[in-house]
Amino acid sequence: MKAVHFGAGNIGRGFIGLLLHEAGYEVVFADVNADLIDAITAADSYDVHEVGAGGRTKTVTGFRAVNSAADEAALIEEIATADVVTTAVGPNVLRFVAPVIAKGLLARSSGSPRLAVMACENAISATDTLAAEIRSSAGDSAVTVDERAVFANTAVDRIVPGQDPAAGIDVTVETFCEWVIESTPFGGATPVIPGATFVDALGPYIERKLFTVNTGHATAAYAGFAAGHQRIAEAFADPEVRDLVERVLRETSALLVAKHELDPAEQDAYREKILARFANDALPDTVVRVGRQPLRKLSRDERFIGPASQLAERGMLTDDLVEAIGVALRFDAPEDPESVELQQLLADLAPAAFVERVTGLPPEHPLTPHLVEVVASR
Ligand SMILES: NC(=O)C1=CN([C@@H]2O[C@H](COP(=O)(O)OP(=O)(O)OC[C@H]3O[C@@H](n4cnc5c(N)ncnc54)[C@H](O)[C@@H]3O)[C@@H](O)[C@H]2O)C=CC1
Ligand SMILES: O=P(O)(O)OC[C@H]1O[C@](O)(CO)[C@@H](O)[C@@H]1O
Repeated sequence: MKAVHFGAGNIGRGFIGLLLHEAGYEVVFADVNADLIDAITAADSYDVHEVGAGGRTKTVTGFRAVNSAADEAALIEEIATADVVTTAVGPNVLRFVAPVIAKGLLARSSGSPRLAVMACENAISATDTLAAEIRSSAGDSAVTVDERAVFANTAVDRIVPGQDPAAGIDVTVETFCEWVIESTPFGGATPVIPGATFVDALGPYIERKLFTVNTGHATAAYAGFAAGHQRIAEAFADPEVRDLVERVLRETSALLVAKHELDPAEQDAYREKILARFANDALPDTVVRVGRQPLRKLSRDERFIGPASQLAERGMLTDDLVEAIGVALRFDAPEDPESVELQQLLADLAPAAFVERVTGLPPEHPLTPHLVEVVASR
């Protein structure tokens, strides 16, 4: 069995590549970073170091690498003969990997089994987004794409911090990981990936994950940044930061319980487990990494505006989420292009125009006046 995985970064090597390897797949990493591809090609194995209680080191072997910017023909051939294609490139990059996946699908022999395509990104329905880009790239052959591929959405959860350059291609990760994949598109013939969980309906899982883990983590990052902390564990040890994170997650939990009819006690336990993960002092994670790309994180369906808008539509409380959004506006990290753009937009636009442009919410939405107020008063 062969898997082609786009994005040989933190999640690629430290999570999805590892689980595919453990499932018995030969993994072909595709990436645009030539130095990384050379390093992977030169290695026979790499280690994934799990840190924190019960952490172990796992070794990945049986992989190859293709430079997707330089060797499209080789990549098309790999996709044409693969069983699985996964991505962990970032939600905004999916449109750039779609054309070569379309070409690989069209190059498959018509008798081949259908290719399982799964985007492993922090975004709702990321595989649907990728599939739409692949169909659009295939043009008149879009029907053939759907005959030859099965598209399944996924939710991925493992904190993988930025890596020490001296570690080569080894990766340090937390012990926890969860890969949830929707099963219905496979019609009963799901790929065999023991480390993944297949579920009929992914909606509750991805919203629970994004609106708990990611909302909480990003709140810790932005509040930590505003308070002058550099590391996430250090920020989370600050009582004021932790208090805001806990308040915000009580609001998102109220939404998740109401919307998905989750058991409140189970959601409380899930939230507590996640708070303990943020406190993991063995993870060398920074507020700048976790806060990266603030414009993506403040967009319409993402971890802040997604839950806050739904709460407001239900007439439920949003005060703590709005406070966290206000704190996010203070994220000013020159090394992050979206942070620079965020600060420029704040300087250039009136509060109402800023809210509409960044969050995508129309003026008449019940959340909008609260956001305009927080932008105006910052
Ligand atoms: N790091 C984490 O803790 C988690 C990250 N995620 C999600 O996983 C995805 C990847 O995140 P990370 O691994 O942290 O990022 P990363 O920056 O470590 O890795 C992304 C990789 O994609 C490569 N890439 C960029 N453009 C490409 C292209 N056109 N074709 C092929 N490769 C390309 C980059 O060179 C890089 O190696 C994101 O969607 C993120 O939200 C999800 C859960 C946890
Ligand atoms: O690109 P993003 O959305 O910041 O992804 C990284 C995030 O994913 C998570 O690791 C959770 O799985 C976050 O806690 C982390 O900050």
